Amino acid sequence: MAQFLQVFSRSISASSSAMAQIKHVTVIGSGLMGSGIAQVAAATGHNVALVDQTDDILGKSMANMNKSLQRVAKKKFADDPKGGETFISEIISRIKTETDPTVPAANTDLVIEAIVENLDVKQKLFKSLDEAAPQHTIFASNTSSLPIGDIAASTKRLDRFGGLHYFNPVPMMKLVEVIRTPDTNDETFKSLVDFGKAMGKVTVECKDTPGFIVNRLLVPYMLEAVRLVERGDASPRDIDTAMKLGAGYPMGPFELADYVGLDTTKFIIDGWYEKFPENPLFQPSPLLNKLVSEGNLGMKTGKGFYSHKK
Ligand SMILES: CC(=O)CC(=O)SCCNC(=O)CCNC(=O)[C@H](O)C(C)(C)COP(=O)(O)OP(=O)(O)OC[C@H]1O[C@@H](n2cnc3c(N)ncnc32)[C@H](O)[C@@H]1OP(=O)(O)O
Ligand SMILES: NC(=O)C1=CN([C@@H]2O[C@H](COP(=O)(O)OP(=O)(O)OC[C@H]3O[C@@H](n4cnc5c(N)ncnc54)[C@H](O)[C@@H]3O)[C@@H](O)[C@H]2O)C=CC1
Repeated sequence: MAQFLQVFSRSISASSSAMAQIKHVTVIGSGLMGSGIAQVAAATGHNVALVDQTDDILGKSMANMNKSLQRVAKKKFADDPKGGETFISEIISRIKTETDPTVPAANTDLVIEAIVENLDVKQKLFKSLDEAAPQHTIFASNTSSLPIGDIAASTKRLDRFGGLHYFNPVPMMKLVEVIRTPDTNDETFKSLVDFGKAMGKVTVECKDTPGFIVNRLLVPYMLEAVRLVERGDASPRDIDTAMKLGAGYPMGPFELADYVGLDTTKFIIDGWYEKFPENPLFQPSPLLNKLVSEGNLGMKTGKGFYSHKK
């Protein structure tokens, strides 16, 4: 009986605290996306632990956040530079860095994972976090293309696992896709939606399908642009100009691919091709593969389809 009561009270406290407001957030991976997510979470009043593999990477990430915040402050505090400095330092002071993800996970309401787009690596990470995090902690992945259900399968908290898919650059892009698997419970889903809104984003809901909404449309579009070039039909520059001036896109597909990262774009398409080899939209691209094999990953390395000043 005592054991039953213990389990019963644990399950009540798990579900009621899952509904509690999310205050402490652990963001794992401090690259392009993780740094943006951490920055906006801190800017909206959350306490953030930011995790990456080394202090050196974390130092660069903090410097990038600082640069991004300078851009925000320059507008928000145009006539009050001192106010702008305080604004930045208050946000930065809410972010703590860490190289061992299990340390902050032991005391956090939400984990958002934004590490490399690789299922095995993500599963390994979540398996260790599942042992370290309290019952009430919700897990979310920012994966671009992997099934949330496959990542969640490495844990015993399938009901408290969902997707929070942000867009690059996170401080500017207003959307977050909230993904529920068949196992995600209603409380978790609501907490994730509420958290997205608390970060100032507009949320949309999507089932756990390849690419969710945006990437299912955007990634095949980018790959079709690369195939136009591979066939010799048009140049990257002309395709970008055409899509910006003819379709009103803020960036053309090659500018966007360089911005997203050619490695990430390749991880996405390779994963889909492996699962759905018959889909013509998911075929690999020799040109994309060549650039990635040469280490030309876009803006992050200074060269992709275009050369970029670093
Ligand atoms: C792969 C996935 O899983 C999902 C994805 O993310 S797919 C990619 C989704 N993202 C996109 O499609 C991005 C498309 N591009 C854009 O929307 C715009 O080009 C952009 C917002 C990135 C930049 O805008 P731009 O007009 O081309 O350039 P720029 O003038 O430098 O910036 C515009 C404003 O944004 C601000 N800004 C841009 N990046 C910023 C950042 N990282 N932090 C803070 N502010 C930023 C600038 O300060 C500038 O502000 P003001 O106009 O108020 O002065
Ligand atoms: N680049 C983009 O536009 C978008 C990417 N995503 C997704 O977000 C995730 C991250 O992408 P990016 O930020 O672009 O990648 P990135 O390459 O810029 O950053 C990934 C970071 O994760 C760190 N990392 C790798 N393994 C780790 C581990 N085991 N523990 C801790 N840190 C680890 C790396 O050191 C690196 O700093 C991927 O799943 C990607 O598909 C989602 C939306 C947009």
